[in-house]
Amino acid sequence: MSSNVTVCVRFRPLTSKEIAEHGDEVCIRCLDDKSFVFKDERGEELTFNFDKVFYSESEQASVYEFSVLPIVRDAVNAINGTIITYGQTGAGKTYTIEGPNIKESDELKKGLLQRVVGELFECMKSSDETVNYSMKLSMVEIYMEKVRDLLDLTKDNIQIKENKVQGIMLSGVTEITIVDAVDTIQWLHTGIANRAIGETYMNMASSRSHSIYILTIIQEFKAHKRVRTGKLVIVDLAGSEKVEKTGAEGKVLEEAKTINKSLSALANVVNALTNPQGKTNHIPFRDSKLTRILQDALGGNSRAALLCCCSPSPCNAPESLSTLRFGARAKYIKAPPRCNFDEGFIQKNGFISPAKQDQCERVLNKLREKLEDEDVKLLEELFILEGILFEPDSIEELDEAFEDLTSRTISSLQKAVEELVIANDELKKENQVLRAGVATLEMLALEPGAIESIIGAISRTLGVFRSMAFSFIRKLI
Ligand SMILES: Nc1ncnc2c1ncn2[C@@H]1O[C@H](COP(=O)(O)OP(=O)(O)OP(=O)(O)O)[C@@H](O)[C@H]1O
Repeated sequence: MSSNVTVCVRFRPLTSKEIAEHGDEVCIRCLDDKSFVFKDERGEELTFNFDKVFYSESEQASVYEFSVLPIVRDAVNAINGTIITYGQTGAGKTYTIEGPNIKESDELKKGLLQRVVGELFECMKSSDETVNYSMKLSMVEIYMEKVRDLLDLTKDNIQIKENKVQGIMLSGVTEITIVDAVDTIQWLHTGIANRAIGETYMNMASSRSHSIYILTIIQEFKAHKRVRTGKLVIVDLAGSEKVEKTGAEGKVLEEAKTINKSLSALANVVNALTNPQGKTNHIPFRDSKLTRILQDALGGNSRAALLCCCSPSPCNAPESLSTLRFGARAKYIKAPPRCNFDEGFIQKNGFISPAKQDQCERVLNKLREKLEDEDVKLLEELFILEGILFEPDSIEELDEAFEDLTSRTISSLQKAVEELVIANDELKKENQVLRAGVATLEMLALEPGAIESIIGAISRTLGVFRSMAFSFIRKLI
């Protein structure tokens, strides 16, 4: 099975500071567009291979077309996609995602985000008339292990939830319905302006938080009222440099330590996923907010591209080497992406809307108020028996498992209802055909045996209907 993570490396041009220190010396020697030789601090040469290497002169458009465009096209077909930029502070992560600024429209300079938004609206415009598309935008940042809503700063501690239908979700996050590219860029601009910015010795404007942009593409098929969604998650990680090198103190030191903790959690997840014993291994997604949010992307419910951003200068060789090693490891993550709701489809009204989520939340809150310790224990046992929860050690974990069970039940009931609706439609059609047959026979002289064959067809149809009804009732029970 090939990897579901496309790993690319991008070397930015040398900065004037780097040129002042080392002239135009670089620590890489290009072999081709997939491999290069890297010279480490001690002068040792190491060869690296990736899906694609973008050298200093590479254009924003080429990075986008190779690593992001296929994922965007899949997202329009309800296959989730994730794009992550990784690298030390100042390595070009934000430049790659946003360009010099999010409002940049110059074809050469504009970032991945502007291109993604343009492509999504183009796809929607050119889609056929059988589908209604709509799109939503959310933006959050993870700062000091808290998820903050960048489109509503009053929501400064968004909880991460998981349900079997929609996967990892940010509970109560602001979702703006976006109508065109200009509107979307304006919202992105608002969100970006809200990012927590810290100052460090390494870079006077370095971002100390992980930024996450979420675009949800909703497809509604007019004929059957089917709904499919594709989620595109774009992650601009905070700098991955070592704390000592930043010269940070006080609050900035604390920020740097938290960033390092979440990035090591990410490295641990990648290591666990690429461990040869893979299957039996515990994957520590819950060790940080970052890994929890990326659980779908790395755990298989998504196509993903990892862009490892590096400086080509020898003065940043240790940090670049660490980034390259991370990328080299991620290349071995193997898990096929899935299409959302492609098999059993979900009626529009059955789709779990925010209103329904709220309803679920209210029911859960009531349960929490009313449950006695004994009931909690019983529920725990039930969840263990169901194989949902193994060692429940917190009420949150229990809540999550309960929600999980609720959503599984809802989706199996939805599936049963869908099957019944299909059966009903088919029976209606058959009924029409039979009625037409009877009418024709009444008009013509009746052939011997015709009535018997009509009765036979009716009783066969009734038999099919009865067995479908039984299977539906069994599912309800
Ligand atoms: N491919 C590139 N072409 C031209 N300039 C670039 C390129 N990549 C980065 N730069 C410039 O290098 C500087 C640092 O880049 P950027 O801010 O994107 O780094 P970063 O990795 O996002 O850092 P941080 O982690 O601090 O956010 C910026 O001035 C940016 O304009």
